[in-house]
Amino acid sequence: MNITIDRVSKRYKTVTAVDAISLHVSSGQIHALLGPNGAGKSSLVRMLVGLTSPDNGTISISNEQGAEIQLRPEHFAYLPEDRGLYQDRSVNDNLVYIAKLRGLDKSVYAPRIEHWLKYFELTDRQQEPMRQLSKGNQQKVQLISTLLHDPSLVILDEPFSGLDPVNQEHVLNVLRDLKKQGKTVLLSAHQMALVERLADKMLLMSEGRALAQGTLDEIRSTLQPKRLYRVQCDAFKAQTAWASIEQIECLTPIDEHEVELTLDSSANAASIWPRLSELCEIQGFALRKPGLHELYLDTIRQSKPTREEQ
Ligand SMILES: Nc1ncnc2c1ncn2[C@@H]1O[C@H](COP(=O)(O)OP(=O)(O)OP(=O)(O)O)[C@@H](O)[C@H]1O
Repeated sequence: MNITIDRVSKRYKTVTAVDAISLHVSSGQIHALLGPNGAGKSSLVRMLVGLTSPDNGTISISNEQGAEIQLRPEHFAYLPEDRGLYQDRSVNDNLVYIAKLRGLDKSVYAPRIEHWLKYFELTDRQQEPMRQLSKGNQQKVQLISTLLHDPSLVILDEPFSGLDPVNQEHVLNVLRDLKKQGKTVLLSAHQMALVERLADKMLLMSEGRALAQGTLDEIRSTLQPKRLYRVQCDAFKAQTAWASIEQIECLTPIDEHEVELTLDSSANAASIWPRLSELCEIQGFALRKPGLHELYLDTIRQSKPTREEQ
């Protein structure tokens, strides 16, 4: 299933929660929505699953052959931000209830429930009421309930929240499996390190607007168009001499053996190496690719200066 979101906006009374967002997610892709609290991720997801409607723009869903289809409940799974299982009922009762709501036969849902409970190490807890489970375990049950009907489109609002690192890995693997099966996954998350390992594409939002989107490399070149290099040398001295090299736009010493350089677009390692060699013995020279976490923090800081910076 493919999702095409075209210049969609949503305004609540005084807030523009989503501002002209466009996005395309293809079958077999994992697409992440990133952004600080209040960026508009859940508002976008809620429109996608039909809980609210866009004020402007269109959302269309198409099948593998590209034919537009009406999104029906059996097609998709939605893990909402506000989890909704019955706290006084057991884990098993909750899952059976959801499976029946989805119209699944016992011969289908019983082995699936057994499989997922085992996968998330919850088999022994299945008779306990939900309220006795930790937040992370409740989250796992919620995730199982979301996937029971084997949907083609999986939409998850913060699937990693409340999970410890081991269970985050479990969920990461589940999502990778879904991708392998050709399913479409759209998720919102705050765990950049996980998203970096998982997502094919990302949309970074702030205050309803798109700041960057695409693959990690595309996001990098949008947010960090300058090329950063890390140079290791025997001893970093003569900073003024380094700074006088015209191709160096910015120079940040890391310690006495390492310096970070921002080079202008005409420069490259080959052209600058001889100049630096006159100043020190170069031991390493590598393009530095900032990770998603760093890119995210820099970009959000620039787009929303803190009070002290204003
Ligand atoms: N039902 C609503 N009525 C009024 N304002 C709303 C409503 N839902 C969301 N908002 C506002 O819209 C903006 C976007 O909220 P949204 O929940 O979509 O952000 P988010 O990126 O999902 O945040 P978080 O990471 O905290 O879940 C916020 O300013 C929020 O207060």
